[in-house]
Amino acid sequence: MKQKPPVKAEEEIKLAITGFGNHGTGVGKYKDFAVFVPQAIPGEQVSVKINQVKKTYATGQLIQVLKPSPTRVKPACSIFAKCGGCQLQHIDYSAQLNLKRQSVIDAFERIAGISDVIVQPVKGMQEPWAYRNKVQVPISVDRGKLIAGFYEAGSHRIVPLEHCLIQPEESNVIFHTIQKLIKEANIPPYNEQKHAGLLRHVMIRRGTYSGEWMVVFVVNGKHLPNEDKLISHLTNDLPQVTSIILNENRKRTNVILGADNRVLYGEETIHDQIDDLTFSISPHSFFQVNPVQTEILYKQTREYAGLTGSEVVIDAYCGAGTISLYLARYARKVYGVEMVPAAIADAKRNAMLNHIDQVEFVCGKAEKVMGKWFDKGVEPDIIVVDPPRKGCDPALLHAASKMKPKRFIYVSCNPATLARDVALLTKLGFTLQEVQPIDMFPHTSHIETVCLMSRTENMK
Ligand SMILES: C[S@@+](CC[C@H](N)C(=O)[O-])C[C@H]1O[C@@H](n2cnc3c(N)ncnc32)[C@H](O)[C@@H]1O
Repeated sequence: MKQKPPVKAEEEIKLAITGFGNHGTGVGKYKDFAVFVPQAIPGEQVSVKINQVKKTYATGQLIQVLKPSPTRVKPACSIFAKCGGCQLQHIDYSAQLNLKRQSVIDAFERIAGISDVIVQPVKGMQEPWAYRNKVQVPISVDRGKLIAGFYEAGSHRIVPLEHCLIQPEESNVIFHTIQKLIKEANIPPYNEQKHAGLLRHVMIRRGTYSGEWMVVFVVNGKHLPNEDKLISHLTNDLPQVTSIILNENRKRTNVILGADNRVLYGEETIHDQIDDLTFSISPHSFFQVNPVQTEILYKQTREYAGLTGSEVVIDAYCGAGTISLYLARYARKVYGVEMVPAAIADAKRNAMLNHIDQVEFVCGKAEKVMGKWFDKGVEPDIIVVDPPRKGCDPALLHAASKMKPKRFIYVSCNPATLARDVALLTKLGFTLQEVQPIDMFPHTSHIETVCLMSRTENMK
């Protein structure tokens, strides 16, 4: 018979924090019952007020740190305790990297039953601030007034954006100027509960190497009021903005961008550079958010691929073709697949921009296209996958195994789905060789991981 949880909501308890949970929370056991506490650190003794009690665990609010961890530091951001954007600013950066590495090791052990894998120390940043090249700011109403900022952790309440430290300073300046202009223009903010009002999000994207900036207004409608006047003020105040887009999103949804874009000013895309390659990026295309670490991530992928120039490579979930083109310079042929049409259009344009012709890009679901490539007799030496957080569809992993590549490289932003997929891949004939975590998202609980798998010898 299952025991009743030993805690109640609102109860205050003392807890020893012994683990690090998925979202960067501290975890302790209270009478053998797991309690998750944001902003508590493994090794600490804390007092906690219980918020929610579920069947198998509870969550609590940190009331007091009774015995602090030596890794505890003062968060640099004044709204860290409220804003849901960062989870780890209270932990010294090198300790963040150790905890993230351990979370990858734990995921392999707990989910895949793999305990003997080599997980390298995390490759972190020298300067772990001001790294994000993209910000998506929700707009809402608070007591009749427009409010813009970031969501509080686990809610859609907005904490006003003042000065975000993981964005470059210029991004903060651009955002505040836009906020002033949209307030002056009396643009009706979106009300999520009522699905009424106009302006839902402002997305700001930076081409780090080109210096170009894109601003996307996401609206529950077709136009902004006095559009021409707003654009004229915006481009006057912010000459670095080279692309202004209106994105129409009339759905009652959490998905930020709607399907349709209209260019209000300048170009449809901005440009950025990785290594010596130039990329054109449109609003709907995925592009890694940390340009410094992207170079490290792609270099690692290339190293694991061990390319000599004669290989055929598949890059599944290829976005704007960045990994495909990065690797194509060292391979005979690269096939890329991606389901967002705008990203594939970017990928094809990027191949031309960089004069790379040994690539073939297909728009479609990777799990379907891989099967078609197998039927057509495509024989990759190397398969690279870089799926979204939910990981790979099993159909893709089965098709990959039938193709018998020598190496399978898994780039992942979610250790849990990575471990789940690696467990299946080991059953399908691959052996996990090495794992390299890379910190693409300092001060948040997220960690990127590159894994090298090779075909298990003597398997049929
Ligand atoms: C993590 S991003 C990786 C993009 C690219 N490799 C890069 O480094 O910029 C994942 C990509 O997978 C795409 N995607 C998601 N599900 C997919 C599917 N079932 N088939 C193909 N692409 C998919 C997304 O649109 C996104 O571009």
